[in-house]
Amino acid sequence: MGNAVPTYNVTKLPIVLASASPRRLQLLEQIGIAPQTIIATDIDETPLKQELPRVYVQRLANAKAMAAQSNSKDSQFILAADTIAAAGRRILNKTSERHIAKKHLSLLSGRRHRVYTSVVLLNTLTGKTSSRQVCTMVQFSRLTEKQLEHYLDNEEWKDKAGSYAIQGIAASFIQAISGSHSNVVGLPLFETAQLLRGHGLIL
Ligand SMILES: Cc1cn([C@H]2C[C@H](O)[C@@H](COP(=O)(O)OP(=O)(O)OP(=O)(O)O)O2)c(=O)[nH]c1=O
Repeated sequence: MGNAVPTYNVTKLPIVLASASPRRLQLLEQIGIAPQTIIATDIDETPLKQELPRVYVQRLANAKAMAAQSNSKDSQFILAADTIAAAGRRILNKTSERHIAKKHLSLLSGRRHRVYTSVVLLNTLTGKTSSRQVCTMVQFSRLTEKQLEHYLDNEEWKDKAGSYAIQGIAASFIQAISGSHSNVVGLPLFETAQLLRGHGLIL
């Protein structure tokens, strides 16, 4: 049997991707582009007191773009993003601790929540940023204790906003989404492409 997976041409763009997330790189590849350079940033991700989810996610995406600036001498543009899950005003950030992940998933069980991603494109020559924020509504089915523990035994929840991965096993718990799917995985592809189009970087 032949290989049914099509191969795409991937174009390298003169941009820095300020993200260590393999998901973001794969998502860019899906739309046929690759960054010139990848820079992992290390910023303080502690929310401010009473900070609203959509304000927090924007602040972090901006901070990631700024943090990559000093190492990005060869590229004019820096692309950065941040993704969070929010249950009401509560921010459910990524964690590697099982007991926190369990709290997150218990909170999401049988409810709707929002996933926000902010994407920022920084022009290092002008110092100007363009950005988009996208919100997707995600409806979880009610999880039994057994389902929850079984899900946590698998490690896909680690370092994912909300402690689940829609692109993985957790898809079996997601009844519906309203809005962009790629936004939940870490980079809203339509809006990211629009940002790049706005600067003449892609068609
Ligand atoms: C909700 C959800 C999040 N995620 C991921 C997207 C993001 O990579 C991650 C949220 O953490 P982020 O801080 O946005 O990104 P990151 O730590 O992976 O990478 P970097 O800070 O270097 O840019 O959660 C999924 O992969 N699937 C999902 O269903």
